Amino acid sequence: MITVHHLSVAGSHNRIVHDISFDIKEGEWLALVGQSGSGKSMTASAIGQLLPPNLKAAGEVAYKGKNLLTLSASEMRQIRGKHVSYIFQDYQGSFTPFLTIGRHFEEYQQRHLSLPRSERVRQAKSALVSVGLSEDMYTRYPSQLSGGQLQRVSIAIALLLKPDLLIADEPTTALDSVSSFRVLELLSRLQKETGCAILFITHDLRHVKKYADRIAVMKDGRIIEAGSKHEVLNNPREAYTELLIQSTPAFRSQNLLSAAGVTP
Ligand SMILES: Nc1ncnc2c1ncn2[C@@H]1O[C@H](COP(=O)(O)OP(=O)(O)OP(=O)(O)O)[C@@H](O)[C@H]1O
Repeated sequence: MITVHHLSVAGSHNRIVHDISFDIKEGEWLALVGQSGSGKSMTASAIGQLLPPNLKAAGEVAYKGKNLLTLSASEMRQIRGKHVSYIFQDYQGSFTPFLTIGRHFEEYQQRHLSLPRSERVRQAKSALVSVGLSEDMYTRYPSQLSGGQLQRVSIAIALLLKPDLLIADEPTTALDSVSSFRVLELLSRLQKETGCAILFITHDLRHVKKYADRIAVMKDGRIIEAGSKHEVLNNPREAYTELLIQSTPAFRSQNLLSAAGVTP
């Protein structure tokens, strides 16, 4: 559905992403994992032309016969939000404090849809309900919602137009464990309902194990290993992947148990 081909990201003095290739199939959940600084976020940002201005992407991001990297800013705005959507770790930064939640929906709706106002309000309220929030959040301000609630609103907005791909860049890192669990369960349910693919960027292999279909492992700006979740987690080829697995406490104990012949 989206094919990333020989993607590189560089600044004037440094290369951050080195000639990586991968694809994201329709409706699949692909996890991009790797240590902090390995280039996951810059890869995700490059797909939607959201890189910081001092960085440039080269290569190809093929989607529906187009290379997203070569689209003009206005062409890309039509794709972003409608076909490819983002949610970020910094959900606070995605909201403007003096605009109500309803106004945030409006911005999306006015850019991509031509619906009468009453229909826009109805659609937004029903999206709020679909992520487990009440309709009256529509008139609230971001500061009146908790972190978990705001991230749910981000998801509702990101999925409003039923994109083909949702890029979720560490969406639960800033949330407590109960809110993280709810947000991921919600994403998993909405993925099944809408059929969208998810590019999921995370440090947390426990989440990968539970939700992802495939995994790509990044190290120093390169994808060093990729495969199905079971291949990569059960039989890692690379020592670095093994290290990532061993540094996840829940996995370490499980691996020790299975090494001892104990099946959970
Ligand atoms: N605007 C920028 N200019 C130059 N270098 C940058 C810029 N933004 C990020 N970098 C560098 O690019 C590298 C990759 O960063 P990136 O945010 O993609 O890593 P990451 O794997 O997503 O890490 P994390 O898991 O901590 O978010 C880092 O070394 C970072 O310092």
